[in-house]
Amino acid sequence: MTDTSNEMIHVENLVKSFTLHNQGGVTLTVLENVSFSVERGECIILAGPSGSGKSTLLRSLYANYLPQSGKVEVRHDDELLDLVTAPPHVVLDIRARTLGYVSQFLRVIPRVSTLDLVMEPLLARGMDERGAREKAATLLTRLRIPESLWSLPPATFSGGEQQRVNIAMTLILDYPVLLLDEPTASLDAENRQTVVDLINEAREGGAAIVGIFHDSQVREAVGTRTYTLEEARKAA
Ligand SMILES: Nc1ncnc2c1ncn2[C@@H]1O[C@H](COP(=O)(O)OP(=O)(O)OP(=O)(O)O)[C@@H](O)[C@H]1O
Repeated sequence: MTDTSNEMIHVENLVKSFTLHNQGGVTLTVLENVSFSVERGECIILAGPSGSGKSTLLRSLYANYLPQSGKVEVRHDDELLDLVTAPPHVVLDIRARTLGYVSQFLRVIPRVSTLDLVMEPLLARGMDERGAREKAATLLTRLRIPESLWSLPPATFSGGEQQRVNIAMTLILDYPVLLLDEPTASLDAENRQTVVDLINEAREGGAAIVGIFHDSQVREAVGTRTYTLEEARKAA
């Protein structure tokens, strides 16, 4: 039976700790019993003091970190799949088709041009070259990346330009679930507003979004709900 629920992310009793091997094997529990759900059309702001585990939680939602216990379920092909227990090929398929992640810093293949980087996800989904080029050009223009830079790899770009290329590489696809780690941190007011608009358009289009935003104006402009992480750090 197909589940028609709007729940896109279901996190249950998540526990994540780090063992510090160079500190005598001390174990630091950063996330404890974290539980929440995100529905289509919601943008959840992760809040909490510095060090409370916001980035750790976001990385766990992308399966970059393996939690000690708990569930991180994501709706993929209309079925909630648990990223904690999913085999690697399933995690990669969920990332390719369902789960978009904008990290704080751009990580790209060297020597590939900016336009090719932004077109690539569309080509991988079978879009024709011309359509992909047009769509990538439209998004890069909207994000104010000058056309003179499109043929260059972004390695030498400014911090704000790299951040905008990073955003374009993810928002070029309509991911059903988006994870955003401070996507506006290096941006000026005008570009920040453009990114706010893009996030709101994705949400209005039905995406379920979880994000960390240190700028309170951005939080107010994109957030529909806040999930606050308590300081759960315990050393054992
Ligand atoms: N890879 C790691 N190895 C060991 N400890 C880690 C690791 N990643 C995070 N931590 C620990 O987890 C704590 C929470 O870090 P995290 O980056 O998730 O916090 P945050 O809430 O995102 O902080 P900020 O708002 O300052 O970015 C850190 O203080 C750190 O001690």
